[in-house]
Amino acid sequence: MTAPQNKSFPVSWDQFHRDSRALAWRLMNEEPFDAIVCITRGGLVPAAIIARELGIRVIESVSISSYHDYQKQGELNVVKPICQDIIDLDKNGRILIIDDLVDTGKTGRAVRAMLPNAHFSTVYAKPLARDLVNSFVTEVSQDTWIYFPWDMDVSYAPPIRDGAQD
Ligand SMILES: O=P(O)(O)OC[C@H]1O[C@H](OP(=O)(O)OP(=O)(O)O)[C@H](O)[C@@H]1O
Ligand code: HPA
Ligand SMILES: [Mg+2]
Repeated sequence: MTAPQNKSFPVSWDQFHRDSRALAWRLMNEEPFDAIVCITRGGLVPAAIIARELGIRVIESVSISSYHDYQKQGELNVVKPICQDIIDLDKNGRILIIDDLVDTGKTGRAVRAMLPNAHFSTVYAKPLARDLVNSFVTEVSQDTWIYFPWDMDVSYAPPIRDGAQD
């Protein structure tokens, strides 16, 4: 059980694209990679951007879900495992694992165990799992919830004097 995530960090599509590109710049120092393994679904968007910037065309997915009820984490569910061809490639240490963020680190630790030699990158990281990743762009506090653009819609915000939340 982690602290309640009562601060918010909304991310627009523009910002997410910029941050993913910033991660690609960092990864230029770690190249070359033979393949990306993206942790779906959240890793799909940054993986597409990074694959384009680094010219990587082999993209595998591992589908893991554990947040079944908005901010509540439950049991970790490996919906789709990594194919054996890609696991075999890991011995060369040139696999890049991509996800949108690490929070408690539960998801990342499971994938790390599947690909122990891979370089693991996320766009965002929280303190509990920062040391699990080899590179990331922005750290937010553990009590912050990151709102990704694909999870959001435009809605009316009441004026502050009428009791708007920050
Ligand atoms: O570090 P953790 O506490 O494990 O949390 C991070 C994981 O949680 C989210 O995935 P989610 O389980 O919501 O599935 P999704 O990517 O399919 O939306 C996010 O995309 C990360 O993969
Ligand atoms: O802060 C978060 N935002 C979105 N999805 C998440 N999954 C775990 N933590 C988060
Ligand atoms: Mg995910």
